[in-house]
Amino acid sequence: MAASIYSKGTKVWFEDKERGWISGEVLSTSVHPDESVDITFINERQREISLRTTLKDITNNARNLPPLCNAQEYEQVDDLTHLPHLNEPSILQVMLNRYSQQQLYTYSGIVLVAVNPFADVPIYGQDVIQTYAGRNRDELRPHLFTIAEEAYGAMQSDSQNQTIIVSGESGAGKTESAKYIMRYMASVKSGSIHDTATSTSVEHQVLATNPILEAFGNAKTSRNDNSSRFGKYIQILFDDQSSIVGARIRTYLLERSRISFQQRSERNYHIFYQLCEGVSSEERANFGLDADTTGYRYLSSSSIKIDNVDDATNFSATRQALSVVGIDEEKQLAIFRLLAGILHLGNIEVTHRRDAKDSIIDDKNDAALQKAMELLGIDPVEFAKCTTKKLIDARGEKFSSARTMDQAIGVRDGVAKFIYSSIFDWLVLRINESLSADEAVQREKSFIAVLDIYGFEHFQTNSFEQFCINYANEKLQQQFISHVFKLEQAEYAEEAIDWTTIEFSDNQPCINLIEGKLGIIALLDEESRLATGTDESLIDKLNSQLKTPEHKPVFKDHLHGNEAFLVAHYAGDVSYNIDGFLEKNRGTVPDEHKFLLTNSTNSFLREVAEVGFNVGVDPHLHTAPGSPTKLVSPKNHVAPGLKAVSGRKPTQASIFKSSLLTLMDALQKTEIHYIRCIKPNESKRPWGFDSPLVLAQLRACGVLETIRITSAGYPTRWTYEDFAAR
Ligand SMILES: Nc1ncnc2c1ncn2[C@@H]1O[C@H](COP(=O)(O)OP(=O)(O)OP(=O)(O)O)[C@@H](O)[C@H]1O
Repeated sequence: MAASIYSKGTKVWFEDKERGWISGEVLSTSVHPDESVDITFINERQREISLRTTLKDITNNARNLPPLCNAQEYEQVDDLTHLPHLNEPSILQVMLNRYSQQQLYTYSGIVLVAVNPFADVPIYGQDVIQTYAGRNRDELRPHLFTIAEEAYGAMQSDSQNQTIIVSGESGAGKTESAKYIMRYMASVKSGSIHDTATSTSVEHQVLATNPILEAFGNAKTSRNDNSSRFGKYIQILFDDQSSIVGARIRTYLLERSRISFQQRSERNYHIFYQLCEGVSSEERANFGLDADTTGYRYLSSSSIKIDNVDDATNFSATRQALSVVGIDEEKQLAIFRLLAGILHLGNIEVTHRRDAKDSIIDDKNDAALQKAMELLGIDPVEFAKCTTKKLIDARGEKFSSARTMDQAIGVRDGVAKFIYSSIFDWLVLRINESLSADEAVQREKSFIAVLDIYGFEHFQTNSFEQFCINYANEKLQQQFISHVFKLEQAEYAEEAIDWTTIEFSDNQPCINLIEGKLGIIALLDEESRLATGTDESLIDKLNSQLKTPEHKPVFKDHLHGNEAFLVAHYAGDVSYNIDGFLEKNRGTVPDEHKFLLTNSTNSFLREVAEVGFNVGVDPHLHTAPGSPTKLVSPKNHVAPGLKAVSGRKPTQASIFKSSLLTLMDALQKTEIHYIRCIKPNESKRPWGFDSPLVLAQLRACGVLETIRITSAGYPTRWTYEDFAAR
């Protein structure tokens, strides 16, 4: 009986370096009296392969046997879990077949897998939205709108809050998908959305958040011309008639390092280029701005233009969107003034004395210093002094010591990063004030949220940002797997099947390593708070305290000496270069600069700086999504998860950890839908499908793990009808 599984003519799969998998077929099978079995195959490349196995291994579907192909009728199934033989190559084949028929979407049980076409596809218009409205999953082809409709329907029928988690690697299509879902929500009820720039309908305001966040939070990277450099959780608020009444936004970890440095072929945040290209001549003169961005140190990367993107036109769109969410022209000018100030700040020349390492800034003749400080409302002499000299308070006695040139440059850039990220936080706060004002909150009955969060990242060099991103992915993966597992358990329980033997990879050890009491974040924070702390002392600390039997499977340093540490994540091992960890984690400015910013004559800078200094301290900047957001006095409040130690500045990692814990908590209270975006090729080629790349992403985003769990219970899933027919 078992041998018949591999009888002559049976189609199978073989691993292939180039294409991931190729097909093959059984040529002959002979069963021996000792229950050993010899099977000969021929693969697609006409190579014969012989294999000796046993009847027992065949019965147990052992790993050394080539996976079985599915019959032809399954080659384009809508749902991968309907495949009789649930294995990697069959899944990949279905994805490829569907994609080549321009079918971007496929279910994998509860997950919608979305493959980026890198081409315009006419499947998101108003007509398509109306086709999907009110219909359920079985009636139409898989689509983003099926998931949006499921969430909308569930919110209406169960009165429960919903979350759609959109994940995937950079350039996979998360932000585009999130935008289509938001458009769906905005127009499914009204039948249309008003596209006029002046419309102030709530739906229009909600959609206007996209161009704003993209202008200030997106940049061209080597992987994506419009890459979101932050994570976001947007709740669309509905009243008891299921009409939109507002929105609430949470953002996570804006990448700050980009302000002062970009890799070749990458850019700074879009808004800087929009500003330089798009301002009026009067504003240009006021801000001392040059249209030629190559003159700014912070913008002088090699790639200034993005194909098919007009920065000046986008600047008008950004301004309009700001007006739509209630940020008036005066405030807009105040924002642009600070942005121009940042650009001039970057051009301040820091040199050093010929005979010593002490840094110098020419506080009389440096034109960039004068202009930057004029725009920021700070005394240039004071700024130069505080930047080149450090004030030391030793037991009440104050004296100053010179900073080296590199240290002074670090402080200058730190101030620029701080101001920029504070503007970003201020914008989010103001958008929330306007879109989740008291009236909206009073009418709010439930919400549908979209979580557009960075996928797992593993580059040649990985730093603090990748560490935080991968930590977030560990948490989301854990949530996802336990969700899938619970659903499976429920199904088995219903059919009275024993599920206790099903195993799944539990990533709790990795999470403990990162966020545990004496884990990486705790040690990183401890070192960041020491005046003497350096990246070197941090890695020594990690190595001496984390090399314990408990962490051994997930914390590995051996190959990387004192430059990096290695974490075994669920999606693969990642080595993190320690360089810059402490500076990025501290993420604030020296006390002297804090004083200058909070005493600036530019009242808007003071307002923005207050927001920046209170992130992670003011609970209203990090409350649970679901509670109203207000700009209130910070005083003595500490966000959940942050230690209430007076005088301690919350670090970037602890702010991130706290906001992540709050997010996980909020997710738990909602019904969750999953969309996994896949980037099918690295070169953004329309309709290009690189199988090994897709396979790696299906693995990293948990789709294959889910299928493994699913098939551990029922290795094949035939309906009675199909089984009887066969
Ligand atoms: N559904 C789609 N139809 C057509 N093109 C798409 C679609 N989704 C994504 N794209 C293309 O892929 C590009 C990258 O998509 P997107 O910015 O949404 O990726 P992302 O996953 O959000 O990346 P990042 O993490 O870097 O922000 C888009 O600018 C667009 O050109």
